Amino acid sequence: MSQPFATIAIVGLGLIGSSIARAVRQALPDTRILGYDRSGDVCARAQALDLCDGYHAEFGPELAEAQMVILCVPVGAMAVAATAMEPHLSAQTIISDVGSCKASVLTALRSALPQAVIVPAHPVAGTENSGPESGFASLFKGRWCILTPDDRADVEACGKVAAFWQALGANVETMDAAHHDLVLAVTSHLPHLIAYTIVGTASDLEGVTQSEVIKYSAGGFRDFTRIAASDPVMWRDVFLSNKDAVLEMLQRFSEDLSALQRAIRWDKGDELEALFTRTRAIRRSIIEQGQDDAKPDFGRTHQ
Ligand SMILES: NC(=O)c1ccc[n+]([C@@H]2O[C@H](COP(=O)([O-])OP(=O)(O)OC[C@H]3O[C@@H](n4cnc5c(N)ncnc54)[C@H](O)[C@@H]3O)[C@@H](O)[C@H]2O)c1
Ligand SMILES: O=C(O)C(=O)C[C@]1(C(=O)O)C=C[C@@H](O)C=C1
Repeated sequence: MSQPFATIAIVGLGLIGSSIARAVRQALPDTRILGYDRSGDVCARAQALDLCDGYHAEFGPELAEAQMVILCVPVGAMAVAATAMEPHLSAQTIISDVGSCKASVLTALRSALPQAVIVPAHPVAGTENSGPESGFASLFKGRWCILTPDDRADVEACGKVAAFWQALGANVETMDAAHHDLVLAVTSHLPHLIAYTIVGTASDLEGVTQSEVIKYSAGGFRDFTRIAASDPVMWRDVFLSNKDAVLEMLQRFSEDLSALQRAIRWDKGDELEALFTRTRAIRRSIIEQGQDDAKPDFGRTHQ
């Protein structure tokens, strides 16, 4: 595999940044990796794992050696990180990111770096864990990576970023940022909101103890607890950054939930069965397409 970039910089060495570093080491071993994290502790932990070729808690002149910088920080921290690195960037450096929402991040990056070549990306792959220890090299294999360049984006730069993600095993798709945010609001953001809600509701129940919730959390509820363990800062930022699309999807969800409530109240078994039959078919077509990696796997081991 030819390497799209001789040197890259990864800013934020948590789950996604460290997974990129590991995947680059495996798939593009000649690529030099400059690692950045504002936390000295995270830099030290990343160094102990030998993830990068250099570790920095602050940006310096070495950043200009990177042909691509990938911002792997929470979406609410993208502007701060971009502003801090601005004085050290080369004009040719491609700026990319992995943020879970795209429109707000693009606005933040364009305003912090008005002259930069920007190619936003979102690898639709992750787990409920955070930090450099939780990353793994195979995270992106067979998963989608969505690029959301605007009409100012450089075609050659988009091709290089696509080639980079393909080298890490991802399938690349290009989409408008606003459309991305609408799709992900229903496929990723709303499910997280529902999981956070249901686990909170169960733990607040009077007459049911916390230990009973844990002890009898079989099947469905247990699946929700994995998602509800996802990083609080990352998800706070996702909901605040993709507010409009999430509120739109939440409105539709509430209406559908009310319809189900009514069907249960008035014993409309046929309505319940029709919906459940439709949703079962969706799950089965996901499995048929070989995308059944959404299953919870509590003892998951990664390489
Ligand atoms: N976790 C997932 O499942 C997942 C999947 C796809 C995309 N994403 C996106 O990836 C990004 C990172 O998520 P993660 O799960 O790797 O988070 P993480 O918490 O594991 O890592 C984030 C790292 O960024 C560092 N950081 C924060 N602000 C910084 C700054 N201003 N400068 C430098 N470093 C800074 C933190 O110290 C931390 O080490 C987020 O934008 C998220 O939306 C996450
Ligand atoms: O599998 C999980 O734990 C995830 O939440 C991963 C997941 C998703 O919702 O699919 C979460 C946020 C990302 O932006 C991309 C992937």
